[in-house]
Amino acid sequence: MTTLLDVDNLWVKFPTRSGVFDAVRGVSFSLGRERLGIVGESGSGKSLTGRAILQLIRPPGIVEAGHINLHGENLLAKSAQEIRTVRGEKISMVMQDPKFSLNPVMRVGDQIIEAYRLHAKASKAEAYQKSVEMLEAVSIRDAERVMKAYPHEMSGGMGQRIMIAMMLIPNPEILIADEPTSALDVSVQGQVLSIMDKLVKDRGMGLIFISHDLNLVSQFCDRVLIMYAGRIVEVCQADKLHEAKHPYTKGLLGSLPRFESPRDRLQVLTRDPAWREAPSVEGRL
Ligand SMILES: Nc1ncnc2c1ncn2[C@@H]1O[C@H](COP(=O)(O)OP(=O)(O)OP(=O)(O)O)[C@@H](O)[C@H]1O
Repeated sequence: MTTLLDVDNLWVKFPTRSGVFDAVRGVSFSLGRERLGIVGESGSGKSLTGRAILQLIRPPGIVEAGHINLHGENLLAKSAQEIRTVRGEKISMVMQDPKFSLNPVMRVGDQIIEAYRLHAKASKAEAYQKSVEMLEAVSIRDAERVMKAYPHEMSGGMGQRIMIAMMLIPNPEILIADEPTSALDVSVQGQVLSIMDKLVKDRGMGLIFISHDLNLVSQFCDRVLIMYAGRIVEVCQADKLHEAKHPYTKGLLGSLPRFESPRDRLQVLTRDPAWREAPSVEGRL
């Protein structure tokens, strides 16, 4: 499989009064034209890993890595201006809650048109037409009405689909989706996932899907990186997640509630201090 992105020995550090806190500690992985899940409990470093790729870590946070190569070009060697272009054209990111990403006082259509015209020279009429097509591509049926609406008039699922539409305007090769469906109810979650799935297949995109939901990731992704305390503890084929070997992954799986075989008590997730110290596992293809 072609490697789109290669992350080598990534660290994210935060200086604090009591010393430097290493939130991500030397992770290495690559991404092809696949759906790569990153799972782990809260605080394991999933989001920071995604944000660091796009240099979205705010100071005083520090990002260090051997390289973060996109098609063999090191993103860490690029200027701020060049990184903005990468963010706009090559790698897009969708966050958990679309409400914080859309401008509340601007009509949805005007925001999409503005995003489109930032990337392509187009008249307003052309940009309008393209924007309607983008909304239709993410299964929004009454696109013309949605173009006139304000973000507060949208449901969560609709807002998330609009965000995905905006992120896809430049036709990125990589989409980083950070808990993109956790604010949505289950049926809308399914719709958003199937849209992303189609995009990966039709456009040959690479998707990094960050989630704390192991069941969802095992069904939706191709490969999974399991993170604990800023490191990768295990890498699995998603459909083989139930055969995971690391006690942390087993513990995460064991602590999930199950409808088909309900238990009186859920397994408590115990953590061995030795796991923190074990070197990060490589998540390369
Ligand atoms: N700006 C910051 N300053 C200091 N520590 C931070 C900062 N941002 C994140 N952290 C810490 O880094 C660790 C990893 O954070 P991260 O957001 O990547 O976790 P996560 O695995 O995505 O968890 P969640 O599922 O809760 O979002 C956490 O312990 C968090 O408290």
